Amino acid sequence: MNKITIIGGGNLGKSIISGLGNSDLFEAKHITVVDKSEHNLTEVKEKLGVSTSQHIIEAISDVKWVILCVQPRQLDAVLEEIKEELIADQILISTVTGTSIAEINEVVPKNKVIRVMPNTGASKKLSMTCISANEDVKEELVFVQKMFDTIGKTLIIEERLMQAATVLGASGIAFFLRFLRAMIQGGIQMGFHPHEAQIIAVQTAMGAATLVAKNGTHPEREIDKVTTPQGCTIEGLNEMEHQGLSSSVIKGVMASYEKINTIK
Ligand SMILES: NC(=O)C1=CN([C@@H]2O[C@H](COP(=O)(O)OP(=O)(O)OC[C@H]3O[C@@H](n4cnc5c(N)ncnc54)[C@H](OP(=O)(O)O)[C@@H]3O)[C@@H](O)[C@H]2O)C=CC1
Ligand SMILES: O=C(O)[C@@H]1CCC=N1
Repeated sequence: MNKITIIGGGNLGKSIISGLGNSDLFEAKHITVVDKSEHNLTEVKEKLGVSTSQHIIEAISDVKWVILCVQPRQLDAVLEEIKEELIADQILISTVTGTSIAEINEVVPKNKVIRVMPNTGASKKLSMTCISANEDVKEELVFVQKMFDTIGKTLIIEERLMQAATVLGASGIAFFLRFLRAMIQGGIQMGFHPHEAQIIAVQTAMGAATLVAKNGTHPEREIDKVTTPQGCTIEGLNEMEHQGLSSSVIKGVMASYEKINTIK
């Protein structure tokens, strides 16, 4: 029987569960969420009908898959708690930022570990999930990819790129949303009510991303289709570049990447 336990029902855990709970890979009753917070557990139980527990050992006792979804500083305590209880054919799936497969295997050497880096788009089945595993984890990798395919798009990557994947794909949600907020603020300054500016900016962002996704074109090709010579678009774009838009985004991405290498 395919059962899964998620340790940590916080921001990301909830997003994954709400996606997985609606997939046909697991029945809701075979998904268990463990969290310290009663409030988080009540929320996932009521909204998604999954099982919940505050006891890690009890919750992992007869499951094949265990997703680790706690903050990096909380991981050591969780691994220490479960290490004697895990049996060898249980598979650990870690979403934890900055901790390598080898570091997890130092504590739990018998278990196969797969690293995944989803994002909060998972709750709307729009996650981008990068996945990596060691060479000897083939069959399980296929299933885990299938699992995350149910909540968005997946890409198998080398583990050395996991930190970059975290910045681009997971933190990326926040980066795009900050740009979206700025567009909304511009819309309000031009005269729209905030909710109107939000409708326009959100739909436009979805249109822009979908053009690139469906046409397979480079963003600049789609930009060329919008920029009328001597028109208002190129005027706005050039001013944004004079103010350092591309440069500040790339610098922000690199600052995030430098920080991630210090997280533990
Ligand atoms: N949020 C995101 O968009 C993304 C996050 N990640 C990574 O995923 C992981 C989870 O992030 P996120 O969901 O944001 O973090 P949260 O803090 O929102 O969630 C973690 C949850 O785990 C609970 N928890 C911690 N220790 C235990 C324990 N021993 N037993 C039971 N429950 C426990 C926490 O409870 P309490 O608060 O009481 O400690 C909290 O509710 C992190 O490693 C993060 O770096 C990766 C990609 C995207
Ligand atoms: O901010 C963080 O450190 C985590 C990793 C990616 C999203 N949240």
